Amino acid sequence: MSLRGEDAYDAVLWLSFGGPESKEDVVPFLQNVTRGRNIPRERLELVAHQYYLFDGVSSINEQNRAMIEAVREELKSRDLALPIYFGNRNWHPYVEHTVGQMITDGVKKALVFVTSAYSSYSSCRQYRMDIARSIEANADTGSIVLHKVRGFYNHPKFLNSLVELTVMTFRSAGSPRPSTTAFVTTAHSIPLAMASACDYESQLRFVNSYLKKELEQALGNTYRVDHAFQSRSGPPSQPWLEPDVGDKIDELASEGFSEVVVVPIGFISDHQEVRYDLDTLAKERAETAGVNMYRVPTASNSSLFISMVADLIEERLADHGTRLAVGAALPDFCEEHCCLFSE
Ligand SMILES: CC1=C(CCC(=O)O)c2cc3nc(cc4[nH]c(cc5[nH]c(cc1n2)c(C)c5CCC(=O)O)c(CCC(=O)O)c4C)C(CCC(=O)O)=C3C
Ligand SMILES: [Fe+2]
Repeated sequence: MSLRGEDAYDAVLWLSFGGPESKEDVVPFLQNVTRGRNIPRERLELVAHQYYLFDGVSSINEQNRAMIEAVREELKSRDLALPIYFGNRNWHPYVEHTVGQMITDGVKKALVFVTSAYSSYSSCRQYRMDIARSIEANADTGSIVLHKVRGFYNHPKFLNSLVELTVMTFRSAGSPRPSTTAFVTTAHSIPLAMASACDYESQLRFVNSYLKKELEQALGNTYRVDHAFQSRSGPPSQPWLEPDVGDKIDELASEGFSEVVVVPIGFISDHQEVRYDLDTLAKERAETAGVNMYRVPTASNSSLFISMVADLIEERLADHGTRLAVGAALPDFCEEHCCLFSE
């Protein structure tokens, strides 16, 4: 008999970050994100302004809905027609409301797909806390068992979706010369204090090296493939992971690179932090430095990604031990102190 609960999973909860969907949403959304955090007021005003440039609408919710639809179809084609619910940490539909609905609908035990590939407080532990908080908030309504699926940064379909999309972008840029072309993978920066308590940075380095190896294989040349961070938000006095993508672009320009292919490996969809921080800010830095910048679409733009999500669900439903991974798969259940962080 299994300690984890004997019953089959009867639904999936798609758990994400959330984003504003109107001008009026922006400030309350940012208050939700930064509650209890040491983020300077000027930084929040700047970020609010960035959302206003898009009329206060982040595309993250719409992209999640599209991914859910695609995964639903994929599960159906595998004869695994589980209902998929959608909940967010920071905006509607709030995860605690969704979990309440699941309980009302009679769901007893569900798998949770979290829209982050890597291990860190923000991308792993905080989502597990969201799950625990949601169960507690609905204790009066009833009980439910929720199990998060493993982090998937080294799932071959995630890795190969990045390779496929990067090769496509490189070719549509006219396959520029190896001697003047550099690739830069990017991910959200986090405070060093947070980074020291998890494997976030080493996981990103792993994806960067995998991409370099496979790109060189696919393109038949060696390339400069660096890693950089983006979207830093703490006070300047607080150390965060570096280098910043803008500084990296300057550095590459000064070394004579005229084409830079930016690969967002840290996000799974083309939401605000991709469309603004890369397509607007980093692009401006590239123009100033005299560099042509090409931005690769995020992983969910490949059908391999949707197939991977279905695999992650299917591997937990089936009673066999297959866990596809390059190297060791992350465990199904995080250990107690995984990604722990306190300021
Ligand atoms: C690791 C990581 C991911 C990747 C994992 C994942 O996907 O979950 C991620 C995703 C995202 N971050 C997002 C937006 C924001 N993140 C902020 C602030 C912060 N992020 C952090 C880390 C991460 N963030 C951290 C350490 C902070 C400092 C405050 C804190 O410790 O919590 C702030 C506050 C203002 C500011 O930017 O300073 C905003 C608005 C959006 C939504 C975009 C949209 O609207 O489309 C998404 C997907
Ligand atoms: Fe963030």
